[in-house]
Amino acid sequence: MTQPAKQPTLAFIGAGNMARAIIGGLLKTGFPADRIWASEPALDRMDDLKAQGLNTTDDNAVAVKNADLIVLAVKPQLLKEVLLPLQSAASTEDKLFVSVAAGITCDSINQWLGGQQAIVRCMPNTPALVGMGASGLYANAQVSEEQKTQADSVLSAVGITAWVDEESLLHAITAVSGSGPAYYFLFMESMISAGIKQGLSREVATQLTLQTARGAAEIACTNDSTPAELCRQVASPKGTTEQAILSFQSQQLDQVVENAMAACADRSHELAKLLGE
Ligand SMILES: NC(=O)c1ccc[n+]([C@@H]2O[C@H](COP(=O)([O-])OP(=O)(O)OC[C@H]3O[C@@H](n4cnc5c(N)ncnc54)[C@H](OP(=O)(O)O)[C@@H]3O)[C@@H](O)[C@H]2O)c1
Ligand code: PRO
Repeated sequence: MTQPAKQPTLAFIGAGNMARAIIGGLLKTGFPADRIWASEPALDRMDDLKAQGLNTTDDNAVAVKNADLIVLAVKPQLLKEVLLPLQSAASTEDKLFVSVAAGITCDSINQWLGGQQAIVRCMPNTPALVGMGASGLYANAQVSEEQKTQADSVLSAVGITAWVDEESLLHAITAVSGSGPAYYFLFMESMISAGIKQGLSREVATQLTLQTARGAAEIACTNDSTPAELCRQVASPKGTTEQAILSFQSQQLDQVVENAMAACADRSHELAKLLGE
């Protein structure tokens, strides 16, 4: 996508893990800190952000009033109570709301904001912190092309973006990339523990596991071969890897992963239903 004509002023409502990952990534790209507002109830928890030049406030309405693009980064369970008092601040100008809250639909957000707001739903992930995020995005009918470009430029500053035309696909995106980093961290932990059981020190098992994950991801991203082909290149016939792969397959790794991702997407649907009224 092209760059927006004007760099927007951003507000993050909620300055927790996900907001900080995006803010950190943006600052690394040179995005001006003084064009970012961060808002949450505990002002002192944002001292570090203030020290980096961000505007901080404990009044969400102040942050919304000052911004063109507002990132809603509170827990889904809190979104309704956070948005209801923001109706008048939201309605004053053409503002774009970018919600990263899992599950909650554009219709629910519009109901709580009391209007027909331009809303982008985004499912980012925490590797945004190191510029390697992967975000799925959906825009409702009120979002202009300029606003879509603005949202894309914020998220693409911290990784790749993929837009979908159907809002319901965000459930699947949550299962793949939103929650995905956790699956890899879990697998790393398992490999470290197994390495320790085979006699390695925690330090060595950790170093080798992490560098292997980094190297494997790098090859998979830069090579034309599919992950399945790359796997075959490691697994020599009648060699060592083959035995590990056979063990995974005998325990139906594909099915294990499919079940886990289905549970993740189901929870996303459930959050939309439970919290969307
Ligand atoms: N973490 C991820 O990997 C990830 C990935 C994709 C999407 N998301 C989505 O991102 C959102 C935030 O998740 P998170 O992991 O960043 O959670 P988090 O770390 O708990 O961040 C939420 C922040 O909102 C603050 N907050 C609470 N009440 C508030 C209010 N009334 N006004 C403004 N801020 C308030 C919280 O402060 P207190 O701690 O004081 O309550 C906290 O700092 C969720 O909707 C989640 O679905 C997360
Ligand atoms: N973290 C959030 C959750 O676990 C949303 C995707 C990643 O609910």
